[in-house]
Amino acid sequence: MTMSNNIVLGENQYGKAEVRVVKVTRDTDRHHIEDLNVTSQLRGDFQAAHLQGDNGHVVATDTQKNTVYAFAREGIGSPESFLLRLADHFTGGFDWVTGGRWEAESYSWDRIQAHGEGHDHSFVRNGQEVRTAVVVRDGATTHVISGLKDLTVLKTTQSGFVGYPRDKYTTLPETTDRILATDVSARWRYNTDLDVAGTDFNKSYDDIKALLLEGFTENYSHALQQTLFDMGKKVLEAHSEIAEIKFSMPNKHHFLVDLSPFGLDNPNEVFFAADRPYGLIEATVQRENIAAAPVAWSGIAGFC
Ligand SMILES: O=c1[nH]c(=O)c2[nH]c(=O)[nH]c2[nH]1
Repeated sequence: MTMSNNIVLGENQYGKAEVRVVKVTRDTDRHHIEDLNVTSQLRGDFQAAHLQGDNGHVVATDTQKNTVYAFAREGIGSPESFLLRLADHFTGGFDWVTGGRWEAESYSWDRIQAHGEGHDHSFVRNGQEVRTAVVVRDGATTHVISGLKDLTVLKTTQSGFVGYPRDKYTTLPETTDRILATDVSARWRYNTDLDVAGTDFNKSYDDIKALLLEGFTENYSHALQQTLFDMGKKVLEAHSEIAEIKFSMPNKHHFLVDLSPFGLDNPNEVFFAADRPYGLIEATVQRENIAAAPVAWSGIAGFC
């Protein structure tokens, strides 16, 4: 093989990262709040900017940021629908923008309970999990991937780990009753022929989060791997509009403390919660024979 010395521009994208936008809807005294961190990146013909310093095609990152704020004036709705609006705007408005990647984290706020009811305009951050969304447009194809991260769950029994191979480095005792704890990170990809206008992404999100939590509780866990699969299977069984779901889940080990030096027994009651190292269990649960969508997943770190 001969190596060419011709240097050319490879894949590229650019935009504004982490635009923090908070939208308050105040049509009535009972306010609503939406809180997002949005990243917009454009793809297309940006050759001249990179090679000749000609910015004629470069929709400024500052303009992209302003567009996020301007679109928020009309309401956000759901992170996914907001990102899809941005995708339509940039690919529709500029001929040479043939695609891009729009990503958001969304933070949820609960009404503060005051005097027995949810306050009209005072909120407390719900720290349970962060909602995530990604829209990737590539010519005529649009991918939507929704997800969540840092959903911390734990069960105090109905989990064990036995039957693994033992070699000279194996010290872990088998157990049929341990704590199982993890921070769930999951991303689910919608079918590419999704009826976007007819999809209620907020409802879908609430339902999938509930299924993930239910899936965690339901069966005896022989390993976090099995529980992961149970959780993903539940989501795919209930949501035909989803092609696959990827997980990344740390196994947050809880070690039984030896209380015998103090003359005490420890019938699975006192644990040392280690923060590291942790097992890291990752897998995709998918419909059989689906076409892989590497374009959709590229840029999403920390999953396999
Ligand atoms: O659920 C588990 N899966 C593993 O792969 C593993 N490995 C280990 O040491 N403990 C556990 N637990």
